[in-house]
Amino acid sequence: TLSPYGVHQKHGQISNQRRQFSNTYISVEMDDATGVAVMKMKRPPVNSLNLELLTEFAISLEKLEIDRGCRGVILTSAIPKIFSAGLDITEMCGKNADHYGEFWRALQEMWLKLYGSNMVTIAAINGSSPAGGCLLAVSCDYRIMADNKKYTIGLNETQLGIVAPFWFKDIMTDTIGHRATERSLELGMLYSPTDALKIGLVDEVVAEDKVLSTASAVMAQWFAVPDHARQLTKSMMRKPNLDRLVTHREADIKNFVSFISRDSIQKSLQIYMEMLKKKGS
Ligand SMILES: CC/C=C\C/C=C\C/C=C\CCC/C=C/C(=O)SCCNC(=O)CCNC(=O)[C@H](O)C(C)(C)COP(=O)(O)OP(=O)(O)OC[C@H]1O[C@@H](n2cnc3c(N)ncnc32)[C@H](O)[C@@H]1OP(=O)(O)O
Repeated sequence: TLSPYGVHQKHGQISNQRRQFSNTYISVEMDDATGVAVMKMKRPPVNSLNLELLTEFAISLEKLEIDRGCRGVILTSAIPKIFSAGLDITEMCGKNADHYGEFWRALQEMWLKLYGSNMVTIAAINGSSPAGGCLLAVSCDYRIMADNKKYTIGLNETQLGIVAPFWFKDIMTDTIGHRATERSLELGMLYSPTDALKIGLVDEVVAEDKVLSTASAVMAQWFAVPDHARQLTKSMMRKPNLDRLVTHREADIKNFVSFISRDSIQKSLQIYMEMLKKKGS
């Protein structure tokens, strides 16, 4: 079927209790018995967040938000070893201002839906999670990361010669505190799971094969609190950050477009992409 946004969706029933819907880059399995949806990103090779994935992400969350049977979402990746490589750099390179604006608006939209969700959101971080990948995780209510020292998480934007926007910075500050955020963002630091746990960037580190089962167990604990009380508390905690972006949304888009269109920034991103490609070959 075609959603109102023009995104193709496939629907399926796995059993009486499980429903599934799938787009190109997002699949969702909803368990009606538990009220938990597992939402997986599936954009090989590294789940980089392009315009289409961000749009599908926002639509999938919106669908779950209005589904009365859904109380919680576990966000994870269908790609082994990678949660998400963050924003798709090719969306920010060599395109025109209209494209940059559309891309940034889609990112804002996705974030407003994820960070502002009434549902319990748990990130099951089953791989590396730099920059925009870290933003996804930090926007959830709880983070569980796979214990593998090859995986990293953090806001490494400065390493690419770019700057984490104020709303990335705000939620990082709320998660790990001002001093740690300042150092972490200035240096573009990426943390191993153990170090991420030490600074409070993730809440738990568990064996790789236990990430999803731990997320389900944590979800059950959060479900024990009455929804209305938990939701009002979440909204009270998150409203200032949400309002700040909503109020400055157009200025934020303008700022992004003008920043990313600079020749010097385009050059930095090209060099970074070439470095990534060389490393892979
Ligand atoms: C005054 C100014 C004030 C305010 C500023 C205003 C506005 C703000 C401006 C900008 C803000 C932008 C915010 C940006 C956020 C981001 O998310 S940027 C993306 C950052 N991401 C990264 O740095 C991750 C890069 N990738 C990796 O480190 C690794 O790929 C990995 C650890 C994720 C996985 O490693 P491997 O498994 O070894 O895989 P490969 O490295 O071989 O990669 C496979 C393949 O994928 C391509 N690729 C990787 N990441 C990306 C990406 N993010 N986008 C696009 N493509 C990516 C990589 O090049 C390989 O391609 P091929 O070689 O196979 O073609």
